[in-house]
This record gives sequence, C-alpha cells and structure tokens, in this order.
Amino acid sequence: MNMPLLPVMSSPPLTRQSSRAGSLDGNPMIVMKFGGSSLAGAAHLRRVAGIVHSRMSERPIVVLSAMGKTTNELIAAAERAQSSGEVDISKVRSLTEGVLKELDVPVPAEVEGLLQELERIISGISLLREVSGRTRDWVVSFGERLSVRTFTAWYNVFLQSHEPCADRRVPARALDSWQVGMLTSSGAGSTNSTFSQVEILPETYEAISEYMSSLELEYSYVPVVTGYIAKDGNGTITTLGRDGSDLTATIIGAAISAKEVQIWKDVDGVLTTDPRVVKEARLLTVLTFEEAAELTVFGATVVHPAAVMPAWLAGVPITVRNSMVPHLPGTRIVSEMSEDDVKERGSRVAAMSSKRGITMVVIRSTRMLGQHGFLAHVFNVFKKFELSVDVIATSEVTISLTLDISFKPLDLTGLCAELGTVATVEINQSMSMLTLITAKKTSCGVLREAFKLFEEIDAQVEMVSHGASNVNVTFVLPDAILVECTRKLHKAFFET
Ligand SMILES: Nc1ncnc2c1ncn2[C@@H]1O[C@H](COP(=O)(O)OP(=O)(O)O)[C@@H](O)[C@H]1O
Ligand SMILES: N[C@@H](CC(=O)OP(=O)(O)O)C(=O)O
Repeated sequence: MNMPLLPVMSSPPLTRQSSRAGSLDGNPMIVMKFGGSSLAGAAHLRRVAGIVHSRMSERPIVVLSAMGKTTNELIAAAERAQSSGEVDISKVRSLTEGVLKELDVPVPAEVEGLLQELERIISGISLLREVSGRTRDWVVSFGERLSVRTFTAWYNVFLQSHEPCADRRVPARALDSWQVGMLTSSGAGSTNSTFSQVEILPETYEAISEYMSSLELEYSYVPVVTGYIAKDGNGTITTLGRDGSDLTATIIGAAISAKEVQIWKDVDGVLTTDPRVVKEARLLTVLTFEEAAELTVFGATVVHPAAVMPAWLAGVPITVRNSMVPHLPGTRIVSEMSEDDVKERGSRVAAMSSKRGITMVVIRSTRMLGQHGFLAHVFNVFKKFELSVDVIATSEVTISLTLDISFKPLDLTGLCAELGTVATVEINQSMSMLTLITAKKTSCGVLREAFKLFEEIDAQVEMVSHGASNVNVTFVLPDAILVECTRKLHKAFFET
C-alpha cells in the first residue's frame, strides 16, 4: 500500500444525533468492508458472499474496494493513454468479465455500460495526451463502481441457492457512495497530482444516517456501497486517497453508530509488525484506538491511517479479520482495553511499524542563538511548499525533522533556497522511521532495551521522538539497517 495523503475530516457526531439508523430497536447494524485482496477473483467473491450472508441477522452494510489490483490497472491505463496514446482497458475488462464468467453470471448491462464509458474516457486521454488529477479520479472510480455491481450480480445469484435467513432472502443493491450521502470538498484546487486531498464534509454524517434510517426500519436489501470514491458539491468524482475504502467504512459506521465496523483483509488481523518483514509476526487480539492510530499513521498499512479517527470519535469498535479464514476472531480496536486484555498482551510493546523512504532535513540557524521567530519562519516555508512534517527534534540552533514524501516527486530546491537565507540545510533522503507502540509508563525500559540492541549492531539512530504521544516511540535510522533493526527489536519484544 502507498502512504496516501490523508483526507481532512470533519468530526463525526460524538453521540447519535438522532435515533434514526443503527440502533432504533437496540440492534445496531454492522459495516463490513472488503478490500481488493479479498475480492481478487471468483473464488474470493464466493467466499465474501458466504461471509455476508452468514451475518444477515446483523443487517450488514457492505463496503467494497476495487477487485484485486484494478485501481493500479486503471492508473496504468490512463498513464499509457497519456504517454503513448494507447487505448487499452483489456486487463480491467478481462478481470471483470472473467470473474462473472467463472461465477456463471451474465455480464450485467450496467457493468458493460461502465466498461464502455471507461474506454471512451481513456480514448479522450489518448487524444488530449493529458490526464488531470480530476480525470485520474474519474478513471480510478471505475474500479469500485464495477466491483459493487459485479459483486451484487453474483450475490443475488448466490442467494437463490442458499437457505433464506429468517424466512427471507434479502437481495443486494449496488450503490455509489454519493447515493448514500458521501460528500467531499472539491479536490480541484489541490496542486498534488493525485487529486485526492479532499475534505469529507460534515453533512456527510447526517446524510448517511438519513439514508440508512429506512433500512434500519426495514432491512429490505443489502446495501453494497463503493469504498474510496465520493463526489464533491459540483457532482465531480473525488477519491479519499489510496486505500481509502477503510475510511468510507468507518465514516458510515460512525454516521449510523454501527455495532462494529469489520475490515476484512488477507491477514488474520493486526499483527505485531508487517508479516512481509518479520514472518514471526503474531496476531494482536486487541488494540486501543490511540494505539491503532499511531501504528497506522507510522506505517502499518493494514488499516488506512485516517480510518481510525471516525470510529474512535464515535466509539464504534473496529475489527480486522481475515476473509480467507472467516471463523478467526481477528483484532478488535476499541476505546479501552479490559483488565483481561491487558494481562493477555504480556508485552511492554503492543506492536511495531515502519516507514521507508523518509527524508530527514537538518536545519541549522546561521543567525543569533535563540533567534525570535526562527521556528515560525521555518514552518512557514514548509507550509508554502505543502510539505507535511512528521517527526521533529529541536535544539537551540538546530531543527531536525522528517518529511514523508514517498508519494510525491521530490524537489526540495525551492525549500532549500528559501531556508538558506536563515540557515544551512542538510538533506538525507534514505531514512526510515521505526515506531514502537508502548505506553509512556513503560517506555523508559523499552528505550533502554532498544538502544542496547541498536548498540549491539552498531546502528546509528539519527533521531528519537518520545513523549509527544502517550503510546509512541519513533526512531529515525538509515534505510539500509531498517530490516535488521526491525527483526532484532521484534525478536526481543515479541519472540522471547
Ligand atoms: N501490522 C500489520 N499487521 C497486519 N498486516 C500488515 C501489518 N503491516 C502491514 N501489513 C500488510 O497489510 C496488508 C493488508 O493490506 P492490503 O493488502 O492493502 O489489504 P486490502 O486489499 O484488503 O485493503 C497485509 O497483507 C500485510 O502485508
Ligand atoms: N481501490 C483503492 C481503494 C482501496 O481501499 O483499496 P484496498 O482496500 O484494496 O486497499 C486502492 O487500491 O487504493
């Protein structure tokens, strides 16, 4: 997953503003989100239909991402049309049609209509040899729009051969998120090429609650809603940033005060660290929202970083589960851990995450010591260049900070020139952040042990951030030693 630009969010209502959707009869609905990895082929769709059907008594609202790697294919198709004039949507067409064929479901007219529309847009890009952020968002929206229609067509066929639930077969209905009320600001003013720096408008929550209230009264269909995409007030399609479907799910969950938001993945839940880096990573049964927020913002790509906040503010628990092994309970993300949860954890560190490709900037003032306004001046320059700062350490004359610009083409010339009027600037681009999620009260021992381990392998730690958050200790180190450090710390904190 790429680390996306986070959409800015308005807060969800802290408590339900009305008794419309969700808990009218004391039986709140649930939100079930399935990501691309859970929808990567016909066998996956069969499994997902089974999971959804088995939860019918909880009245699920289903949120889907694009199937498999469709979003990447759509971006690639737009880029090919722009660079070489090629018009080719064959991969997207064959994935969609192939899945339906394998499931023995005729291609719905709506799906064929979308594929034809997509081809026309790609032809337009090929003629103009231009793809704006707005057009790119339009193109990628086809991933989720095709996915919900493909799944719905399959689900309604699947239903015929399965036992009805409470004597009823509740059919599915495909919905674009704007139909249920998802509304964002316009991305048009953004200078970033992904057109995804949008704000979710506050009226979204009320609109979703309103839409879902009739379903709450009578659950007459299973809503299958597009994740990741939305519309602005002008009716232009926007996106919530890469991997943003988790966010759609938690916004809906917060809007209706859902019983829970289930995020179905291809892993058993949230693990102690990325299993691609440490194969011994183990499942966490529970995390607090605060821990999950820090873990995901600092690189754990298992849940979209912005998705934690709406659920946290609304007090709606999230569970992260494996769609390949649906009977496993997964990881619960909750406001507070019970005493049993705390005992069961057994480690001073809850989890670890990391981010590569971080840029570290060291700014040394060339003016007088303690110069008034130096910090303010420096941060204004970062604001001007739309660069967001992650970790900061300051001394009397020096500011060290990190920038997460892995998602942006890097050009710091202007920044350096401007800062150069008041400071010397040193840039180091091959850095990583390694984060430990640990409570402040245990962090002294954790820091001591971590530094002992770093010393053993002669690892040079360039920066440490501790204390700003209640649960986060972050080390900035060279990319080259990240994997070794991660494995060593994981072994010490989780494998002994
Ligand atoms: N701490 C972690 N726990 C679990 N998975 C993690 C963690 N950190 C990174 N990951 C990765 O996140 C992946 C899940 O995200 P992704 O493949 O984008 O799912 P989806 O397509 O369902 O949205 C896992 O396959 C895993 O490799
Ligand atoms: N399809 C979009 C949104 C998304 O959330 O996908 P996933 O759930 O597979 O990470 C993307 O690839 O960015």
